Amino acid sequence: MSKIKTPIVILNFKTYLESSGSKALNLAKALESVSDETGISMIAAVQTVDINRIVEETNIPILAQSIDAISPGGHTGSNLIENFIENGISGTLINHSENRLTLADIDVIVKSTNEKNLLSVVCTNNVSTSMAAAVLNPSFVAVEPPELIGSGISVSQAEPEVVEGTVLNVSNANKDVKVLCGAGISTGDDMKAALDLGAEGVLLASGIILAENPKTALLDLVSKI
Ligand SMILES: O=C[C@H](O)COP(=O)(O)O
Repeated sequence: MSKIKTPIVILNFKTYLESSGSKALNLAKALESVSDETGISMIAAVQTVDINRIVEETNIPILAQSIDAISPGGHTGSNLIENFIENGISGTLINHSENRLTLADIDVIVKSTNEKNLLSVVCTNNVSTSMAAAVLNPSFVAVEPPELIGSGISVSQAEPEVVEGTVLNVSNANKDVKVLCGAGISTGDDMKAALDLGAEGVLLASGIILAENPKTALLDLVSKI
């Protein structure tokens, strides 16, 4: 699945208790339900151990939260991309702020996802790193100022110049790469602001995962598209 209809919402389940194990499945079903009701693409980036069950029990695209830059063989504690594929992933996050990689490893993983027709979402922290990531030819660059992650302060409203600058410079660097933004996004106004700035979707976590009713929060998120 190298193409997907935008705008998109990618919910990163991270390692919150509220988005782990059986609760991860419930959250993925809420995403599936909102996607079915609204027609907006909803994607879940789930913990490795939850992938297989969620793939089996929902029909939304599932991403790994990270993939190791390894080939088959002796690598204890790592996860092989071929095994993720057998378990049904549609793609992966790469270089999230909470799991940074070297540039060389990002390159290896993006090449591998492109060869295998998977979605690749390379996370970046500012305009410059977004341009550098775009040259590697991922499906998406997701710009997220780390200081706003989990803050409840939306990048699209508090630092619009980061989103706008990323959209412009990524387009100049590689017109095939789409831009997402993330950090502090939770409301319909936050998502609308992101799209108005030229982003093709959002990458978010705490605003939905920790909401009293995640499905209601998801419906609000897409209410102004
Ligand atoms: O992957 C998601 C981002 O790190 C944003 O997290 P957040 O929505 O909790 O700020």
